[in-house]
Amino acid sequence: MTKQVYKFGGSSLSSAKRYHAVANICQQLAYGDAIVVSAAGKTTDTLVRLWSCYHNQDHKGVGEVIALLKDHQCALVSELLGDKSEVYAHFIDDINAISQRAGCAELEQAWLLAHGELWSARLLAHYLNKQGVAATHFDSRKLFVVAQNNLKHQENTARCQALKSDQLNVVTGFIASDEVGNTVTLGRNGSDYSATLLGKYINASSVTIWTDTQGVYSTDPRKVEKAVKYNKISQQQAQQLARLGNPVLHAKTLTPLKDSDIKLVVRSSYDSHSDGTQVVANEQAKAKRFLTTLASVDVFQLTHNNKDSIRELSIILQHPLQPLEVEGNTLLLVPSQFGEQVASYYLQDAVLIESNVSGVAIVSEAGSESQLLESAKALLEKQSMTLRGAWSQNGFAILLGDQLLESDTLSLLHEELITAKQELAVIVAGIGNVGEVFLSQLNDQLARLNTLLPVKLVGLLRSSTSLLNGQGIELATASANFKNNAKASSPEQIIEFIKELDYGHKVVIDITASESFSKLYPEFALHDCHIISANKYAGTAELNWYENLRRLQTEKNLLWRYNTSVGAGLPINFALKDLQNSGDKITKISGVFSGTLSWLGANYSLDKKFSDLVEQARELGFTEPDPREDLSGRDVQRKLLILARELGLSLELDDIELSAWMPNELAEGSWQDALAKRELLDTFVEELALDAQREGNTLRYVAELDTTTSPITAKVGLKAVAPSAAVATLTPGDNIFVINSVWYADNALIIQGPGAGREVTAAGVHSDLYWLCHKLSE
Ligand SMILES: NC(=O)c1ccc[n+]([C@@H]2O[C@H](COP(=O)([O-])OP(=O)(O)OC[C@H]3O[C@@H](n4cnc5c(N)ncnc54)[C@H](O)[C@@H]3O)[C@@H](O)[C@H]2O)c1
Ligand SMILES: N[C@@H](CCO)C(=O)O
Repeated sequence: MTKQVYKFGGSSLSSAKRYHAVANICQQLAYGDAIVVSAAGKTTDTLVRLWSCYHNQDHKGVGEVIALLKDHQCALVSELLGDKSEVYAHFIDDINAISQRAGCAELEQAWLLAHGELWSARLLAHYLNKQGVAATHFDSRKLFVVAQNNLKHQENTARCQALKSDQLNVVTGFIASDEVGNTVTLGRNGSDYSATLLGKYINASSVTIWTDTQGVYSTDPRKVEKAVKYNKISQQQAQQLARLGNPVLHAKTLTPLKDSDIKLVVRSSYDSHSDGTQVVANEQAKAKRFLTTLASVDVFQLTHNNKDSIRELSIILQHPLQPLEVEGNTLLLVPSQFGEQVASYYLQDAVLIESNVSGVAIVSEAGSESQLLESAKALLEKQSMTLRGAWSQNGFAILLGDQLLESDTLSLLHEELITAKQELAVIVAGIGNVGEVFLSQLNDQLARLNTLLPVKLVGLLRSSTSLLNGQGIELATASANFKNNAKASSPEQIIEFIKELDYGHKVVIDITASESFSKLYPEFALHDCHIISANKYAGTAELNWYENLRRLQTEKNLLWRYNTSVGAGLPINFALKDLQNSGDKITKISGVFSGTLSWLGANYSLDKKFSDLVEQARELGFTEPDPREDLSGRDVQRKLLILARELGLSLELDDIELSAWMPNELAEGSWQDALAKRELLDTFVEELALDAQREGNTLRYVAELDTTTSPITAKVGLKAVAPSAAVATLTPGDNIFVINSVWYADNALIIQGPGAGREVTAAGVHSDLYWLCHKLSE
C-alpha cells in the first residue's frame, strides 16, 4: 500500500483549537501514513531564548522562560487531555529535567531544542487516541542518523521500517541523532526537511506540508492582491525559487525529492478543503512565472568560478546560494546578514561589488528571461527606481536597486509580466440546443477573448460522456471531435480532471439543465473554478446550500455569472446590479419572464391545439428540455427567485406562490407520457381561455415581486389581461421586465426583447465569458 507523509508546522499547532483542526484532518488519513510535527506555535523560539539565557548565565531569565514554556504547554495539554493525563505528567518530568540540567550547567543546545517537537508529537498522538484514532508517536532521533554532517540514508531507510502499518505514525520533525545517540538538529525549516526525508525513506507517494498559506503563489499574496495561486509547479522551478530566497519552500526540503516521483503538496491547515500547490516532476508541470522580492543582499564577484566552494559555503551558511554568470565573471548574491561570513570565507578570492541592495527576481519559462528583464527594467525606471544591476540567466532574471519594492510597484510588475499571461481553461458542459450554438460562436469570439487573456477549450461534457484534453481541444473541429471521440465519464472523473488542470484560471460553463450537475458547483469552487451558468438549479437551490456556495466563492475570489438564467441574452441581472451599485433601491419587478410561455400566449387562439404549439416551441429550441418545466410555472418561479436573491432577499423556491398552465395529471412520468394525454392539456387551456375571453381578456403568464407589501408579494401564474396591456402585445417569445425603484418609481424602467432561443442565449453566455475574461485580466 502506498503511504503518505503529512507535515504540520508550528502555526498549525499553536492552540488547542488548531490541534483540534489538525486532528480532524488526521481522521481522514489511512493507517500506515506518517505525520511529521513541528514544535507548537513559538515554542522553538522560546527554547532558543532559554538557551541564550542559559548560555549568558542569566539565571533569572532561565527561570522566567521556563515558566513561560510551562504556562503554554500546560494550558495546551490541560485543554486537550486534562491535567491528570500521562502527557501532562511526562511534560512536567521534562521541564524538571531541563531545570535541573540548567541548574548544574549540563544543558546541551540540541537536546534542549528537541523538546518542542517531542511535546507536539506526544500530545498529538495521545489526542488522536482520545478521538478513537490509533496513533503512536516516534522520536525521530531513533529514525534519522547523521554522521559527519551527512544523513545515513541506507541505515535510516531500514530504521524507518519501524513505523506501524496499523496506526498513524506521529513523528517529530527537526531532530536526528549522531552515531553515538547525541541529538542533532536539521536547521531552520528542519521539519519540512524531515517530512521529505521520511517520504523518501518509506517510499511515500506524496508528502503534504500543511501550513498557513494556501499554496505557492506567483508572488507574495499579502503584497499583491492579484497574486495567482498555482496548482502545480515543477521541482526545478521550486528549487530555483528557493535558491533565490523565496520563503515558501526551502531548497533543503526539496533535495530528497529530486529525481523521484514523490509529489510534494503545500496546503493550508486553515482551509483543509482547498487544493494547495503540487510540486511535481519537471515534465508534469508547465513552467510558471513568479516574482520574488530580494531584500538587503550583497553581491560578490568571485575571482574564479568554483562550484565546490559555493556548495560548501551554502552548507556553512545553511542557505542556498545563487551564482550568476555574467560576461565571464561569476557573481554571488547573498543576504547581507551573511556578507561578512562570505567575505571571510573567500578572502581575496571575492570582491564585494554591491552592498545592502534590494530588488526583485523574476522566475520564468526558459527563453523569455531577457525580454522579461527589459520589460521590468523599463517599468522600474518609469517608477524612478535607480537600478544597480540587472541580469538574466537560464530560467530567471534579477534586478537590484537601492529601494525595497513596495507593494504598488510589485503589483504593476505582476500585472505586466504575470496577470496578462495567465491562461483560462474552459470546460463547456451541455452540448445541446444552446451549447452547440455557443461552441460555434466561440470559434469566432476567440480572437476577441484572446486580447484580454489566452483562452483554451479543454473539456466538453454531456450527461454521461466527455471529451477532455488538458493541452486544449481544437475549436474548429470540436463538435465533430466530440461526436467521434467522447468517452463515458463519471462526475468523479470530471472533478479529478478539473483538479489536475494546470492553468492560472479555470471556468466551467454550465449549459445543462441538470440539477445533479449543479450540485457539483461547490467542488468546482474547491478546485478554484469560476462558473458561468445558463442552468437555473444552483441559483434556486435550498438557501443554506446556496449561501455556502456563495461564501466559498467569495473566500476564494471566484466569480459566478448567470445572466442567461433569466431573460436569456437580455441584460436583466446587469441592470439590477447596476441600479443597486449606484445606490438605488428596487421595490418591484414584474412582467413576462418566459420566452416559451410568451410565445405560447401570443400564438394561441381557440381554433388551435395548445399541445401542438408546445411541440412547435420545443422544436424551435425555446422550451426547457422537458416543456413541463415551463408549463408548470416552475421555470418562471426559478427566474423570479434568482432575481429576488439578486436583490438580497433570502427566499426559498416555495416562498413564491405558483399556479400552473397545465393540469396536475400531466406531472407524472416522462414528457412523452404527458403527450399521450395531450387532450387533457388542450381542454384545460381551452377552458381557461374561454373564461378570459368572456370578460374581453386574454391570458398571459406573469411574474410579480413586490417588496413594499408586508409580507413581500412573490408569485407567478396565469393572469387574464386586456388585449392592449403591455404584457399582451409582446412579440411572440419576448420577455418584459418592468422594474420600479426609488428612482424609477412612477415611470418604470423596462427591459424587453427575446427571452429564449438558441442564438440569443448562446450570445448571452458569451457576454458572461467576455465579462469574466475582462475581470481576470484587470
Ligand atoms: N433554450 C433557451 O432558450 C434557454 C434560454 C436561457 C437559458 N437556458 C438554459 O440553458 C440550459 C440548456 O438548455 P438547452 O435548451 O440547450 O437544453 P438541451 O437539453 O438541449 O441541452 C442540455 C445538454 O446538457 C447535457 N447534460 C445534461 N446533464 C448533464 C450533465 N450532468 N453533465 C453534462 N452535460 C449534461 C445534455 O446531454 C444536453 O446535451 C438549460 O438550463 C436552460 O434552462 C435555455
Ligand atoms: N424555457 C425557458 C428558456 C429560457 O430560460 C424560457 O422559455 O424562458
